[in-house]
Amino acid sequence: MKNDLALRAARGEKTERVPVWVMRQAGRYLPEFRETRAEHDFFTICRTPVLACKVTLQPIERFDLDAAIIFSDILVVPQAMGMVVEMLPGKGPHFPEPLNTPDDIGRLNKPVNVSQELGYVFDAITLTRHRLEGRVPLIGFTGAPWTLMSYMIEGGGSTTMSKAKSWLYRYPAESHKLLQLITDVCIDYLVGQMQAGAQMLQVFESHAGILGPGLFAKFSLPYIRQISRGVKEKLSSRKLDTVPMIIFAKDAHFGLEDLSQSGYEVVGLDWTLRPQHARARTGANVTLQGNLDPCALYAPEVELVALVKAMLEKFGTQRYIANLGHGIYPDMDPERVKTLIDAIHSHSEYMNSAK
Ligand SMILES: Cc1c2[nH]c(c1CCC(=O)O)Cc1[nH]c(c(CCC(=O)O)c1C)Cc1[nH]c(c(CCC(=O)O)c1C)Cc1[nH]c(c(C)c1CCC(=O)O)C2
Repeated sequence: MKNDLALRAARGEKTERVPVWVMRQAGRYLPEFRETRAEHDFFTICRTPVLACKVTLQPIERFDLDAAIIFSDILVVPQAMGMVVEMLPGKGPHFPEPLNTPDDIGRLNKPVNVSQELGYVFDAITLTRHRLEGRVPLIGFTGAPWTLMSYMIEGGGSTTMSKAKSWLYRYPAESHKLLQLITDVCIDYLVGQMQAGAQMLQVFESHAGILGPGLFAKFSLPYIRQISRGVKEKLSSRKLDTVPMIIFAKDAHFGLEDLSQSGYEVVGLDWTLRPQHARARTGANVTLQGNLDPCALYAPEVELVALVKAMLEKFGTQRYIANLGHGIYPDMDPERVKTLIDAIHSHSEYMNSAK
């Protein structure tokens, strides 16, 4: 491994500079991605290992990033469970036949043969590991059960998630049944990604905030915990080394203490959290990841550099992986990403040398 900074930071080992990667680093803000995308449908790219590998590497070739993340989508899991998901240009994901009532759970594939349904992701990971030649670690990922459940019921994006949340109040037992089915797939999926070559695994609970503390404690956190435990148990029963795991539960400020004790080495933070508070609330045993406002990249360059420096001063240089607080926006100037990455590296090296 030529650059294992991100892995060392995740394991709590010393780093000479702060590693950085960017959520959605492979995507539409890159002209080379838009070129590939003009020729192929979104899920065709996900399902074709050569294409998924190619777009995964695009940001690595352009920037001095410290990790790659496999190009895919969290919604490949509902697809594996038998649901149709389309990616509508300019609109985002669309499920033509969402789950309307608990009876619809019967339509889902059970059990899911993960290597059969998602083997294309494993192949893309193995190919990308080879093509990376140890330059940087490769991150695999999954959506967390509640976020996936909410898409499966809403059928697409929603500001209130009132359809999905209504299940939690009206059909709690059936909601748990669905969440458990999704959790079982997520565990096998992450283990498969790791066996295929993923060196770190991120779980995206993008819709955590809308739940509030009560529903979060009942319908999100237990499954997030089951996933870290389940993955680690399966790996150790197969005599495989475990890899660091990252939990990113967006807007779940109320759950930060619990998340830091949920079996993940790294806790991802959105930009609404103060770094020092997050440190105090999560303790010394987890690495933090985040949390620059993705919109900070619209600021003039000097201002962006100042914001990066302020962020580093607050997080400190150890047990820390720099990132945005959510995915990068499609209209971002790629030059700004270069400024971000270079500022993180140079200022954190300066901070370490000044000690
Ligand atoms: C909620 C969620 C989804 N997908 C994902 C999440 C969790 C992270 C988050 O909270 O944003 C995760 C995801 N989606 C994508 C990646 C690739 C890896 C990376 O570079 O980070 C990852 C890690 C590619 C993508 N996933 C999507 C695109 C753009 C689609 C296109 O090219 O037309 C990309 C590059 C589409 C997608 N996929 C999803 C939405 C809501 C959308 C539409 C919004 C948008 O258009 O950005 C579901």
